[in-house]
Amino acid sequence: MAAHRDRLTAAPAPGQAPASALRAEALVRRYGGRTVLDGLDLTVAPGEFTALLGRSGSGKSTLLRAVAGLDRDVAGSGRLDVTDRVSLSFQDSRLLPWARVLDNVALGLTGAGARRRSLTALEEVGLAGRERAWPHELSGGEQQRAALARALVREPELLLADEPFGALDALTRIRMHDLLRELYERHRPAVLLVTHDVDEAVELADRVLVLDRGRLAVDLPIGLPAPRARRDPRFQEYRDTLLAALGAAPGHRAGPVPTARPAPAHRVAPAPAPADTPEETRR
Ligand SMILES: Nc1ncnc2c1ncn2[C@@H]1O[C@H](COP(=O)(O)OP(=O)(O)OP(=O)(O)O)[C@@H](O)[C@H]1O
Repeated sequence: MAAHRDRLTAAPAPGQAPASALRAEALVRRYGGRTVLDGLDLTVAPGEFTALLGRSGSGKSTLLRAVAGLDRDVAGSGRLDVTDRVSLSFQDSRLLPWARVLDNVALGLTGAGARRRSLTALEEVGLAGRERAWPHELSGGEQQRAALARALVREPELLLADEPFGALDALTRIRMHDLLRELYERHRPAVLLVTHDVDEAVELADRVLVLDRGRLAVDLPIGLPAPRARRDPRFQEYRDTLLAALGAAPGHRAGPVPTARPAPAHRVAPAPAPADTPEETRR
């Protein structure tokens, strides 16, 4: 049975903001005999910046695809309420190779102001003057900037990002972190960012989740003011807590997770044997 899927914008009374940008209840996704999402519950408030960590294969992209409406086979008696205005961003920028940068950003937009808004979005991401370039003429970082412009010009209430900086070099990545946070502060969409990078999650998000065995195992609010310095001992504490929850810090057994949130999502998975440690979380 497909999960009941609803649109939050239909729910609140006129003039009232929705209570959440995303609300998932008891989501189940099975591939063959394997259960990837196992009765997962998740709520993301409007304007909340949330990062989602989890071992490789834990179901992060599966969850994102379900939220984006790209997977109709999420099953169970679950419920999935998502705001109408959702934008997506991926590791590969997915710009159309045969369309110039401006046309990529404006694709599907209608109305008299579409071109002007797209130009403004390109300016915002630092690509003023590159609107007539072809995607292949942009660097990887520039392509991600264009993808961000394309996402933001739609004024999303929920931005879903699946490892958007995963393919970038370290310096470009740092710049993109700054840009994303700056754009977030300006536009305030809710964000669900899937990443393998614990530092990226702690640096950018106000709340970090860890997906484990089909459910949220950790729900950790990050109580640090921006900008966040990675050498700040409190930053390192958050990082260590999350690494322990991911089982990536041998000898670093997870203690109580510093969180103010109520159950159900506060279980911390036991650390596995080092041989089981996912490569991408060992930094
Ligand atoms: N279309 C599919 N058919 C069968 N199995 C699938 C399909 N898509 C995903 N899976 C399986 O579901 C599990 C979760 O995959 P998913 O891509 O959501 O993980 P992930 O946490 O995003 O992984 P990674 O961090 O490596 O990107 C994996 O075991 C994967 O093999």
